[in-house]
Amino acid sequence: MAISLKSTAAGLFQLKNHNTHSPSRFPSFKPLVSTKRFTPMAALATSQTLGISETFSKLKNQGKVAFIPYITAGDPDLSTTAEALKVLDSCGSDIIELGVPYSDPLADGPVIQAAATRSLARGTNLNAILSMLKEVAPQLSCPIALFAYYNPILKRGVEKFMSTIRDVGIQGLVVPDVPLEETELLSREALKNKIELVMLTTPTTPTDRMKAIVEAAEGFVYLVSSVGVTGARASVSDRVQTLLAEIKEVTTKPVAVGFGISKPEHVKQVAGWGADGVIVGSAMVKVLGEAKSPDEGLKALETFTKSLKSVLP
Ligand SMILES: O=P(O)(O)OC[C@@H](O)[C@@H](O)c1c[nH]c2ccccc12
Repeated sequence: MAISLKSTAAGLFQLKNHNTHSPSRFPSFKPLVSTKRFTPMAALATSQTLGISETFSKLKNQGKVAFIPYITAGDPDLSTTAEALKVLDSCGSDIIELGVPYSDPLADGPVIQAAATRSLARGTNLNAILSMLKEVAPQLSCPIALFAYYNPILKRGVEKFMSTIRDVGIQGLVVPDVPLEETELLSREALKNKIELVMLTTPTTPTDRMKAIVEAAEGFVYLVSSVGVTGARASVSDRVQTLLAEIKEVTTKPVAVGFGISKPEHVKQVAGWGADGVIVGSAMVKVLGEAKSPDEGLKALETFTKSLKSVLP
């Protein structure tokens, strides 16, 4: 699908070269039989899981900042993703962003692209991800925001997509490449199914457009910290502090910052600037996906998550 980049809600994602994948096999999800050590403290029913905005309200009342990790589904395989969700949950993640791998990920940097490539090469598809979630989401205490590009959603049909993700226990949705002008249908169907549709704004989004994005956002406003694609950066631009203040002038909705955050120092800094949530993607994906084995990846993910979470109030 050709996307007018100028008109995306974020408005700045750059096209890159990418490989297209045609998975030759579509295995269905098989739960891991081995590790039971990451079972969350309480296996809560989905009905008890708070929504995304409710989660932010609860944290705000406690003077806390949300920790929001992102991982790519199916990397290195879906059984490991299931375990990773449990690890992230039991280490105190407040919301988990789960990415649906896509062959044309225009906003993703090399680390997440490579994860999507590995995942697709193994034959991960949306149905397998959803059946994994149907089993795992009820065992988590934190809500899940699904992260999907628009094309696979359109392919399935927006209505059907929303009701299906709701049925498996997903609370939120992030679609990075949908133009604000085209979110009406998505928003309507999301609302019908009690899915909170997160919107993105970036450092180059004009103020009027930022206001419209903030107005339309549900769950939280995703402030993209820097221009370009996802991926760890040496430091977080201090413009984020000004951008946060600008957004907070026009809304009381929670604002979470993502892009380039990979170290405890970054997390602490962004929280100190007044963000309601901090999103870490590529660094998580790297720790999990580039380990020698799934088990080592899960262990490393646990240690890394704890180190990031520990610096937050
Ligand atoms: O990877 P980073 O730099 O930590 O950024 C978060 C990010 O990965 C996640 O939210 C994300 C994954 N793919 C995206 C595409 C667009 C915007 C955001 C994202």
